[in-house]
Amino acid sequence: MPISDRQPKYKRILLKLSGEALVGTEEFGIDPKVLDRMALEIGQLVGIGVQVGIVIGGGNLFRGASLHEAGMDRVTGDHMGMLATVMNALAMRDALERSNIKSSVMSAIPMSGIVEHYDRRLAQRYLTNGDVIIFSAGTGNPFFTTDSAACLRGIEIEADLVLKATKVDGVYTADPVQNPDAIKYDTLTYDEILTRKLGVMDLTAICLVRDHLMPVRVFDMNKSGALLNIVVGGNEGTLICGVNND
Ligand SMILES: Nc1ncnc2c1ncn2[C@@H]1O[C@H](COP(=O)(O)OP(=O)(O)OP(=O)(O)O)[C@@H](O)[C@H]1O
Ligand SMILES: O=c1ccn([C@@H]2O[C@H](COP(=O)(O)O)[C@@H](O)[C@H]2O)c(=O)[nH]1
Repeated sequence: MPISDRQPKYKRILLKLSGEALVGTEEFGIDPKVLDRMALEIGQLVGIGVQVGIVIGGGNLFRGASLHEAGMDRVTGDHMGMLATVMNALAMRDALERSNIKSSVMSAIPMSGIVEHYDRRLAQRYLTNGDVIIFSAGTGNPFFTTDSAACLRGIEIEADLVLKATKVDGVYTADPVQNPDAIKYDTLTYDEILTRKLGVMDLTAICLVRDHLMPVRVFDMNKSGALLNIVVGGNEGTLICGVNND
């Protein structure tokens, strides 16, 4: 049976897209080809009845910590980082709409006239109607990341799974970009991530999902078909959850 005819395992998901991965083959900013491919893959999920919330990072444009290292006030840098995620969200909505996928952007920071202010109950209603919701501006607070925002929104909207789409194909014993000999895990518990100090997601995000027993799957956003495969129950990347039976 083709995957697209299979029943989804998850009814509602929160997809975290790495900002840095949006650069694709460009030198800076956003590669429209990456957005179009993501829109196509998200459309496949919507097509089989999955409700999709999205959080996009801003690492392709600005990160507060990097701006601070270059001399800027940290909070100002974080505000710039959060605004960067709104720009990415607008670009993602544009790609979704060009693919005829109904979508809205909500921002944790009020931005009247550009996007809607984040409202959980409204977001739940949109999701139930089958609209894709892009949650932008992170948590709205400095000193956080969009990984924490993704876990927070995932818990708030009562998603069945948080999916972290990134440039690596799972969680490794060490950063695989720096350590080619690192070994990939199939499953990890929240506590294993914390005690082994595995850097794929920030610790605030891991503590949040641990406290709410929200499963997280880390996978390669450049692997075509991986997203759909996960949603129908396939085994891609690394699953982070409360129990490790490996
Ligand atoms: N143990 C590890 N296993 C896997 N990846 C790791 C590990 N430690 C560090 N990393 C790095 O974590 C990165 C996660 O990247 P990602 O681009 O998703 O970051 P982000 O900060 O969440 O998003 P953004 O790009 O929007 O800032 C991977 O690219 C990988 O290089
Ligand atoms: O809740 C949040 C989320 C993000 N930020 C700032 O935005 C940038 C971009 O987010 P990434 O997760 O790194 O992609 C981040 O570096 C922070 O500076 C924030 O302040 N609060």
